[in-house]
Amino acid sequence: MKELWTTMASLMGVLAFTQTLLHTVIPPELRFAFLKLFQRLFNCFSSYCYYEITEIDGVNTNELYNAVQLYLSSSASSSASAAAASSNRLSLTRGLNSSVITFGLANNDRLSDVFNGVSVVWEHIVTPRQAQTFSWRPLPEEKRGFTLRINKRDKPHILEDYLDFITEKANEIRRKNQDRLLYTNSRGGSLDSRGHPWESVPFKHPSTFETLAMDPEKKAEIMSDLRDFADGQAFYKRTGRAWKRGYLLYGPPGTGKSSMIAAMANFLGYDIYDLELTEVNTNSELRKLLMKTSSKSIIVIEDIDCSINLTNRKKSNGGGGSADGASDIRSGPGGPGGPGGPAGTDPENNGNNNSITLSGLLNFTDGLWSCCGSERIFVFTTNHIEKLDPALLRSGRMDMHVFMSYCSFPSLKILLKNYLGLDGGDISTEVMNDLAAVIGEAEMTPADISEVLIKNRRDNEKALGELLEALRGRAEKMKKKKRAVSVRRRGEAEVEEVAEEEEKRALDSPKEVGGAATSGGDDVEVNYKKGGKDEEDNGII
Ligand SMILES: Nc1ncnc2c1ncn2[C@@H]1O[C@H](COP(=O)(O)OP(=O)(O)OP(=O)(O)O)[C@@H](O)[C@H]1O
Ligand SMILES: [Mg+2]
Repeated sequence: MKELWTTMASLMGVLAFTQTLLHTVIPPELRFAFLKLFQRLFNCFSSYCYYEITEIDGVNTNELYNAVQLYLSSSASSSASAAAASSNRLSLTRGLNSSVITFGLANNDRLSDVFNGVSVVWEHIVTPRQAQTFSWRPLPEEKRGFTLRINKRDKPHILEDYLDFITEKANEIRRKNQDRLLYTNSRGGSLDSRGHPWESVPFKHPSTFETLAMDPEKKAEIMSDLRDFADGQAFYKRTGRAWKRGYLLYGPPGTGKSSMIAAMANFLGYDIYDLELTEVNTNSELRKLLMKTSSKSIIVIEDIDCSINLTNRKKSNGGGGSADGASDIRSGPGGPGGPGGPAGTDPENNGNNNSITLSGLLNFTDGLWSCCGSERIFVFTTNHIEKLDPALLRSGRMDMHVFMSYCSFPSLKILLKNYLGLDGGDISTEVMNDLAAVIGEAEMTPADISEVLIKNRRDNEKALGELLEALRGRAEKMKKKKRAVSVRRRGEAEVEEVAEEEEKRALDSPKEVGGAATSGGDDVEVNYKKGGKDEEDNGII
């Protein structure tokens, strides 16, 4: 080994001497040929092979260079302290739309890496660019490149896999470093100068699964479902399913549905497309919007019951009316004309496909178009799940139904930790028991509880006292309400029972019925009138 090094050193010495000599006496062409020959000779002796990855390949930017730079930046940052200790320099950069600082190899610095048990060495080489050659675009003054050194015997086993791995890793880092984006279609169907129907802003919602107050088991289930989804490319391919998943979040206002969406985006590192259905005029516009969404994104439709005519597909296409009319409150150009008017019967649309229908939405989430792009999650939220068409709820469309409920005791503990910094152990058992006793009955939302805690966050004792008071007050109110409801229901049930009994008696004794026929007829008339009056009243109302 020592001998080999001595030979190498003397060869290098000869090279330096020859270079000086060549520079002075030999013409450049000959010099170049000689150097080439020498390099080949050197390569024969060396047990390594070297790969150069230059920043600019001809006039195009070399994507592989950027990928290697990003990949090495993660290795450099993970060993940043070690690098500092050995007085290595690291360059720091922050990209556009990013709040993350990345580390990079400084000029002419080296870094070793191990892939599949094989060691390789990277060197970042920066040299001044010689005489500016003609180019359609200005080139940087420095020539940058990475040199990868691999042992010759390892090359066939790892080179391709290693470069693929680097590219994949770089994409992942890029996505992580980039701030999430929140897209909206609030401009309606109009496109921007680059033909995009979506507008975006950086998404900085701080909600995470850690801060989300919900039962830990339910939370863990959702998190693992999301993780499985994100890692499930091979699974979805194998099973022939489009790589998408649907979540329906339902529950009273202020229970954390929107916060959950933000937590999902932050957890997976996905962008959010907040689809405002009231701004979309036609099914084809909806399809175009979908086509312009990117992979690794969450497509959200909030308050779905308020956004679209929720009548059955056949009805909406065939011109039947909405069951109650109340769910069809979509407005705007091309929308259903009057309140309660389904798309198919809208005078403006007149049966042609000039407005969004439930079937349009179903196609959006589930049809062939839903899989242009991949790795997408659809999230619908509603306060009234009972208003939704069953077609929207079936498995495959909405794979997971998540009920966001009133604050439970485990959720309360999370809020106490978030807002007051208090763990279970920091609060007296007595107070904890008191809280546990009333939280269920109080039916307070996490939003209501957060308000009480925020208001008193400087004084934990006061916050707990006020919270207990609020919970007790609410629990008492709920008890009274429930009592009143049950009394009313009992009354209604009794009235129904009496009516049923009377009807039965009337059927059992036809004679009596015959005798009472006139009065029964009167009754019918009265009832009919009453009905008529009610209808009039409803009309006035
Ligand atoms: N489960 C929760 N965990 C933590 N904070 C919550 C939770 N639910 C509500 N909050 C707090 O209440 C506020 C309102 O919650 P959010 O907007 O997520 O409710 P929502 O269920 O989407 O309500 P809506 O049905 O009215 O849209 C949030 O900003 C958050 O601070
Ligand atoms: Mg919401």
